[in-house]
Amino acid sequence: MSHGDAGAPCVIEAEGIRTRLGGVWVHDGIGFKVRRGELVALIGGSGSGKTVLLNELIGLMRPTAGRARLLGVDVGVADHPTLNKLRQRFGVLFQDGALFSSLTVAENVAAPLREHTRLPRHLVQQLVEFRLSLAGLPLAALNKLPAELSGGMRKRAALARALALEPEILFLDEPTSGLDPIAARAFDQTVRTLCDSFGLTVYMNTHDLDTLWGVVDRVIVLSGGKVIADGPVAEVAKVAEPWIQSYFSAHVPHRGG
Ligand SMILES: Nc1ncnc2c1ncn2[C@@H]1O[C@H](COP(=O)(O)OP(=O)(O)OP(=O)(O)O)[C@@H](O)[C@H]1O
Repeated sequence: MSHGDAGAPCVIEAEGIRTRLGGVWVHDGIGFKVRRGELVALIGGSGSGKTVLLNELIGLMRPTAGRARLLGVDVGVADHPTLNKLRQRFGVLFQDGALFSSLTVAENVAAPLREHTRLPRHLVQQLVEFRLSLAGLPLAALNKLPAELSGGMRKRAALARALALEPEILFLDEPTSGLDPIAARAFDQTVRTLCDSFGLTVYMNTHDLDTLWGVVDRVIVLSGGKVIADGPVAEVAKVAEPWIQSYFSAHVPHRGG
């Protein structure tokens, strides 16, 4: 497993992020950096603000204070054309997959290519097939509607779409939730392979301890609106903090994890 190159440039930077929602401070000064090629997981209890933070990092929400910088761009102050260009450099797999239900898998994966490139039809088709294979889906899924796929296959179709424009960063919001353990581990391995093969940077929100022990380089723990631990999983699991201890005691790592 790669553990990120200490000399690699930072591609995600959160700096002093504070977020007030519904009269409550969800984030109270969050800071961290993610280097190119790292596979990083953000963990924290339900409602700790993981999804809100992801939305802030990709420019869908604005923090009340502080800065989110993505590939060197301050997403909070960037203008529309800059954000549009930036959006072509990262892919997102939202919690529910968010595929277009009336489009086939092929049409879903092709959508970003049609929107952002002028590639001829036959090249789009080839790229769609390649992305589908990278995401671990059989080509037989190409002409199926999302509703005709299993949950695991839908996640992979959404992954293929997130990979459509060959992103530098992939954001995943709880990618293995709702998958059976075998499908979840296979999905983890697909993501790890993408990191190792293409130097893709992956930032994921997760509750899945097997993902942490199995494929992640670094874990960031969010609690009480702050980062309370940040490091390799074996080190974070030893941090003497009540939430961390109860979280990790729920799980015995599998061999080799
Ligand atoms: N648009 C919004 N307006 C007001 N409050 C919000 C909004 N979006 C999120 N919140 C609140 O912010 C807090 C953090 O929510 P968030 O969805 O980021 O948590 P999470 O860590 O991703 O949780 P989970 O693990 O359950 O997905 C919650 O208390 C939520 O109710």
